[in-house]
Amino acid sequence: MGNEQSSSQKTEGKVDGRPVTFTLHHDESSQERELIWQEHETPSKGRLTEKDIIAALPVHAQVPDDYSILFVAPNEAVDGDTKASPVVFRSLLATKLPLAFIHHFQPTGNACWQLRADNGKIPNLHIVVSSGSGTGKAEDVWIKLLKAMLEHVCPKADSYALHFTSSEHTVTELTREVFLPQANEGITQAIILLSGDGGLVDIVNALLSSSLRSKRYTKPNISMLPLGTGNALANSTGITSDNTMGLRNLLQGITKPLPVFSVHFSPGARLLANEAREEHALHNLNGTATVYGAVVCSWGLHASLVADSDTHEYRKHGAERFQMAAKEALYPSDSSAAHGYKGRVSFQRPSSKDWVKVERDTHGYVLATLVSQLEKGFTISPASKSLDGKLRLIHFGDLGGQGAMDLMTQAYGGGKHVEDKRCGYEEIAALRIDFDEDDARWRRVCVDGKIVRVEQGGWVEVRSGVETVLDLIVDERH
Ligand SMILES: Nc1ncnc2c1ncn2[C@@H]1O[C@H](COP(=O)(O)OP(=O)(O)OP(=O)(O)O)[C@@H](O)[C@H]1O
Repeated sequence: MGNEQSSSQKTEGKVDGRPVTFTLHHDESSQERELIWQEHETPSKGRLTEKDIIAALPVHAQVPDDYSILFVAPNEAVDGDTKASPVVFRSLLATKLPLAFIHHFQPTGNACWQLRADNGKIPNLHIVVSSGSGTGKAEDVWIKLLKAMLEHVCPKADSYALHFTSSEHTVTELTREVFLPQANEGITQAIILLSGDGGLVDIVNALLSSSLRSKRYTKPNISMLPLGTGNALANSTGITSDNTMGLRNLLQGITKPLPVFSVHFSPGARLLANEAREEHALHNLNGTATVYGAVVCSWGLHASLVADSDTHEYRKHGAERFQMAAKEALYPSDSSAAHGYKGRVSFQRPSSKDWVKVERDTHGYVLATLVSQLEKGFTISPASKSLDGKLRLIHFGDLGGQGAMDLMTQAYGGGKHVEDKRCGYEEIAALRIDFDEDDARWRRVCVDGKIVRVEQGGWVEVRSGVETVLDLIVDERH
């Protein structure tokens, strides 16, 4: 990584043609870099901090000293508009940058921007703008950030397909009609997804629910721009660790297989949609209702608060909605106690077929996950590493509102809840729940934000190790 021992490196160069002195500061403890330049002919100074920088790209082989620095700047037009992109795209032309800066910010050889030409073939590029995700910022982020960057990086690249969602079915239909047939024909596809976890999981389900994957099937690769509410995958893979809304990750990341789990339900289970006003049958895999997930499968407090907060009114509050719904679930406004969820929970440890029973009949929280964070700062599984494919179980009993709140607060404090004696935490291969609840409200299961209601006396089984059907683009230097 170049001359990183030097905490400060100077060069004489130019910014947009004006002579300057560059100074690169590198704080060894925080690993933050900052590029400062002092103009020679005016008193003006410039400054770029690491978190705002997308990449440094060489301009042309014939001008080896020239680099285009791509970065983001705050969007002055936000002014309380929850649909506005928080940042906008900017670039400048820099000549004779400090070498350590170039070494750090120039995408490496196997980074995905170049990977778009996989084995010499130019892949089909698709951009999916999920307008219903999060608080509705995706369209503005497309215009102010991604489109602006594409026009800068490859002005001739008009050969992408642009898709806007118009309903909750758009991504599934697009996958069935375009992504799957093309993948089956062996065509490499790069998909830039402006959505939360839901968009990605819709693609995973549509790909896996087809029995029609051919021998030539070629995994699409997906870059996520985190535009959802929780953005669990983006938070857990470092995509949100800078201010570039996933653009640095897009230019600097490499492909990694996306681990997936399957969730099988007893007959009669229904997917709830449209604020639970609609019910849909699930995909039938050899006679068993099945859903696939890449983030989380839960029952108890987590599933209830995701289900209860998935309304138009709650969604306006962004990620706050989860905490608002948690308060209502733990301290109900009718002064009743937090619910204890009745059922039998068992699990299989990795490389064992024996079912281990959780020794209690009433539960507060039962959650299996492949990721470390369910939303920014909510570290539900601190041992989980980015895309490690390990399913982990977090569970505790009916501790009452205050007990559950204590553990949740510890999860917001870096994941300390797993050290609390009241909380069970371990790697598993499978989880089974047999429900003993009469009221359907307490038989709701969450799979990556989707809610499935299980029939009375029914069960659910979660299994890790499903064949991976797509690659995620991840910058592993995070
Ligand atoms: N134009 C639209 N009209 C109706 N529904 C839409 C539209 N666009 C997207 N959706 C649906 O809205 C949901 C958004 O889910 P997504 O996960 O992307 O965002 P989120 O739920 O806010 O974030 P997260 O899952 O990260 O917490 C998906 O179910 C998607 O199908």
